[in-house]
Amino acid sequence: MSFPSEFKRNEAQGLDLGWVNQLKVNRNAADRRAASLGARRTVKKEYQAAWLIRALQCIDLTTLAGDDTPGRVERLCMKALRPLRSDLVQALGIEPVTTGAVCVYHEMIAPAAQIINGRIPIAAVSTAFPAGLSSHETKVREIELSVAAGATEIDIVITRKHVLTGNWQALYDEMLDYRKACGEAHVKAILATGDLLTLENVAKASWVCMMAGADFIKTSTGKEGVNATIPVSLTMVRAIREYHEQTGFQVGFKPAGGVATSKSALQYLTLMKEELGNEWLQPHLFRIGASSLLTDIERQLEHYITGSYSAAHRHAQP
Ligand SMILES: O=C[C@H](O)COP(=O)(O)O
Repeated sequence: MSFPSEFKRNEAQGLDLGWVNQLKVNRNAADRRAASLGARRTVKKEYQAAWLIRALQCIDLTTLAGDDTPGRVERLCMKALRPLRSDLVQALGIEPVTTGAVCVYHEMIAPAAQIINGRIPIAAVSTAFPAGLSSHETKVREIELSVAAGATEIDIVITRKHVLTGNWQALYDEMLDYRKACGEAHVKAILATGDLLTLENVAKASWVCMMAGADFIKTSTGKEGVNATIPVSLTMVRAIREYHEQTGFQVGFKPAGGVATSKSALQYLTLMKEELGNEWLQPHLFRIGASSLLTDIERQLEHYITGSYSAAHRHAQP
């Protein structure tokens, strides 16, 4: 389990509507800062290899497809436990590593648990993922069932209409219930930012979910038209930073959806380091939700060691 024993989980703070209503985001400034991150030369050589290994350790290795089978999930879990070939691990001179977690649908928790056997967290998407439009009772029950089935992390989706209609109380109340239903399992609140229209809504939804006790805030389900982006992530990590300054609680961040290249993973690591500091570069405070990123990281690490690239299909796909 990747949460240090001394780590103090976020706790519900009560909804401060006055604070939420006055939040503003300067879109141009966010875009400029995002562009500067994109244009930055990336870290090189051994530093890059070290950063890529860290990115790998923060991946929530994900499969969320309608045609998922126990077999596919078992292969994904084996890959999560041993994400790098042993010759690469040896050449890098590191101890064996794992991904941060695996992330699956409820029905796939049992096959995942067979392979994972408590070695890394199993995250289950919940609350009628990805649209979140079942009844509240159904969604709370789904969380309870996933926790009972062995999920130690629950990725909930918020009800977007609460944001789009400015009903912050309803968003707060549902998040509070979800957090309670999770019990000891850590809860990631998926904002589905591609549906929220403005960065101001993203900032407000981030704050409301944190005020209601979310352990992590996560950008996207991977199913919206637009998934993780740097301007949205910047808005969310700045909310995390300010929330930490005000309450002392550290909330994690998870960009998800469309993060498929080492280059973009390095941009997210840079964002975390520059906005939140080194402490947030660890799996208990940072995850990348991704289905195919691992393959590219493995290729880049192989290139670092051998000087040449192998075809992506030579690396085992989950
Ligand atoms: O939460 C994770 C996403 O669903 C994965 O999205 P992806 O397939 O674009 O990497």
